[in-house]
Amino acid sequence: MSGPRSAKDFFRPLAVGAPTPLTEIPARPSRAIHFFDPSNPKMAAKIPDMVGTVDVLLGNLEDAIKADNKVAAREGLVQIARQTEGLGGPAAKTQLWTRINSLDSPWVLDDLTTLIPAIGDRLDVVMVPKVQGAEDIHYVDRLLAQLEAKAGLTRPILVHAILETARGVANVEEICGASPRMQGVSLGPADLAADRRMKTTRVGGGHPGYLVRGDRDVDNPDAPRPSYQQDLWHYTIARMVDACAMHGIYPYYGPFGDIADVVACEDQFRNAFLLGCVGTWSLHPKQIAIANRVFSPSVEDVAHARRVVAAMGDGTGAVMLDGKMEDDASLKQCLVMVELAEQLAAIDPELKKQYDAIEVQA
Ligand SMILES: CC(C)(COP(=O)(O)OP(=O)(O)OC[C@H]1O[C@@H](n2cnc3c(N)ncnc32)[C@H](O)[C@@H]1OP(=O)(O)O)[C@@H](O)C(=O)NCCC(=O)NCCSC(=O)C[C@](C)(O)C(=O)O
Ligand SMILES: [Mg+2]
Repeated sequence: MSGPRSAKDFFRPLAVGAPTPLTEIPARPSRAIHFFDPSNPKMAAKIPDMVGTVDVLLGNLEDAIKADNKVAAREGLVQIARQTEGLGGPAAKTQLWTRINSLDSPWVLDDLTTLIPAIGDRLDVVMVPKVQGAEDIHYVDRLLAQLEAKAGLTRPILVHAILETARGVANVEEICGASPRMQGVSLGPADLAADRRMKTTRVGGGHPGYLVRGDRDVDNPDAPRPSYQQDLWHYTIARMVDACAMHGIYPYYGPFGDIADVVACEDQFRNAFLLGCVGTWSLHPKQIAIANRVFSPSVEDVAHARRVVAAMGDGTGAVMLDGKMEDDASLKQCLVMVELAEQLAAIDPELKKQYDAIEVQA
């Protein structure tokens, strides 16, 4: 519990008649959060066919939407949410999220006061950019409660913060615990790089200059020396993962701007997956398949995890499998994999077929 509310009030609605906050954030699959510009007719036309092929469709209202198109994007999102079957709401396979404009912009109030009455029953998560501290979440929290009460909504809309300022990173733990609405956090590497005065101009991903070099050979000073590129985002992602895990919410990577470089995109996504993230963003249709592949445990990993679960019986003690020690703690690691596979199999028939075909070896 953090923020100005006392423990006993933390799970009380912030407006009379607003839905009761959830005590646990549902683990809905969200491997790819696919961004689209609702004011772009070509993109909007593609949305109905994308439903069911991607876990989350996000109507973006903030950066990447031209100032002249802010109203058209907001209105376009309302139309899409109303007209698209199977998009958004608790039973939908594809969730509907939006990214509202930043809290210091002239557009954000109209974003919320338009979207919640019009499509609040379909909107699953509101992504808030450039969150600096718990006070930003408290502002959105109260406003959402007032709008939900006025609209007669029965299910609370969840909130997702983007980590894209140095102050936001410094406050990430209090941001994650600022409201029972907090669903998760994503990395915003472009704004964050600018705010920190990092010297990369890329939208996410590595940089060839950020490396570790192999030792100098004193006997052969001119010999070529290997170098290994490092992950510029490792510290921030790891910190975000800890803050989210501590508060029972979900961490996500974010954008990978080099759309043409599908190899490095997959590597960056996989680093985030291995560190604990549950998903990432997709900016272009071709990044969806990459995200779905990376954020679904491999058949080999699930097979191994199930084998450990079977071998561990009541879950205590230690056993040897293929020369490796397995015990209570490694069983927990395997249960993370098995539970994720079950959640994904429930919504992805192709994955279910692959996971069901696994035969657990003794
Ligand atoms: C990169 C762009 C300009 C290339 O767009 P393009 O049209 O040049 O690409 P294309 O390869 O020619 O597109 C092929 C087809 O796919 C369509 N298409 C293309 N993209 C999408 C899409 N997302 N959803 C649905 N459809 C899409 C496109 O309209 C076209 O349709 P067509 O075949 O009928 O001509 C375009 O993909 C795009 O605008 N993507 C979204 C960008 C975005 O949302 N950026 C903001 C998030 S990142 C960010 O904000 C940073 C952060 C976190 O804040 C921080 O780090 O600080
Ligand atoms: Mg940004």
